[in-house]
Amino acid sequence: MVTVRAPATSANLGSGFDVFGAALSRPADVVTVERAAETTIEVTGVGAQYIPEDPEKNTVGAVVEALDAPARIHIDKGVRPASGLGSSAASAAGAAVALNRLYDRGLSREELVPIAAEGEAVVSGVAHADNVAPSILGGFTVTTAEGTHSVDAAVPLVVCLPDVAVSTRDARRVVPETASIEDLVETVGNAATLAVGMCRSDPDLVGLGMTDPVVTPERARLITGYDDVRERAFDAGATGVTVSGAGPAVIAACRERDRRDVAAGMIDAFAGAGIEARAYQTRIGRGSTVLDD
Ligand SMILES: Nc1ncnc2c1ncn2[C@@H]1O[C@H](COP(=O)(O)OP(=O)(O)O)[C@@H](O)[C@H]1O
Ligand SMILES: N[C@@H](CCOP(=O)(O)O)C(=O)O
Repeated sequence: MVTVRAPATSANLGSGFDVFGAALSRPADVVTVERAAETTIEVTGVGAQYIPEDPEKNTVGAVVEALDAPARIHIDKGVRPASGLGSSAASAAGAAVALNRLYDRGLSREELVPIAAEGEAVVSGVAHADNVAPSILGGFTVTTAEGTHSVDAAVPLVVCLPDVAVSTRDARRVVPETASIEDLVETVGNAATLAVGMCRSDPDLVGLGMTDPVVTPERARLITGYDDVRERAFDAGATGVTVSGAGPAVIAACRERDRRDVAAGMIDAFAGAGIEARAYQTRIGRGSTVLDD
């Protein structure tokens, strides 16, 4: 039996659509696997009632297939589904790390990234790896067709999750198909600024680099109260605010001393829009961790 804790993640970080990701220190899924002749999946925890246990429909089913590793699998969800916090990815990442160990497949963490990403294709239609990469490797990650680069970064974050669901599949439908050269230049500049900020653990540069003129404005329209939440976070000292993944969670970078106020401001702004929300005062954290084997 192998048990793995796989963290929530925030993808895109504004300027890095389908490329950037960050592991969050909390929340997390816990995935336990045991060898079995046939694969079965049991799901408990946050939002378990919305998650299919059929291996054809659960993200971990695709990982079992790719590793040819049938198992009895238990997923204890800490990451709410349809959150923008890489819920579907956390289970797939945890399963990839756990099954690789259970069956001694000998794959490196980097090699497990595209395998876990197959699970994302099951739910969103696209095998985007920007959530599974940080959930497996930890830190801030840059994932392209060539592979993943990761750096450890110490950046305080607040992630505010409203009590509404946005599916990644739906939110990918509003992504513009083209962008102007001006928007491209701005996005490249912001993405590079954010990457430098991560390498220096500098919340000012990270926040500055979160601005994105192409995808985020379209996604923000799907989140009631987004503009007020963003404004209140900045008023409380946030250095940057954007949609987390496909939403509805909203992520803010800040200094440690401002984290509580940023969290309170964001919750309050959602409440003003009539929406209950909870905030995780978090930071960039480690990747999947083997708890037991
Ligand atoms: N192991 C899993 N964990 C979470 N969601 C899953 C899992 N397997 C399948 N799903 C489905 O994936 C969808 C949530 O994924 P997605 O829309 O990408 O949101 P998130 O941003 O939270 O990952 C839901 O429809 C859910 O039922
Ligand atoms: N790059 C993807 C990331 C989706 O993240 P999720 O946490 O909402 O699943 C996208 O923006 O579609």
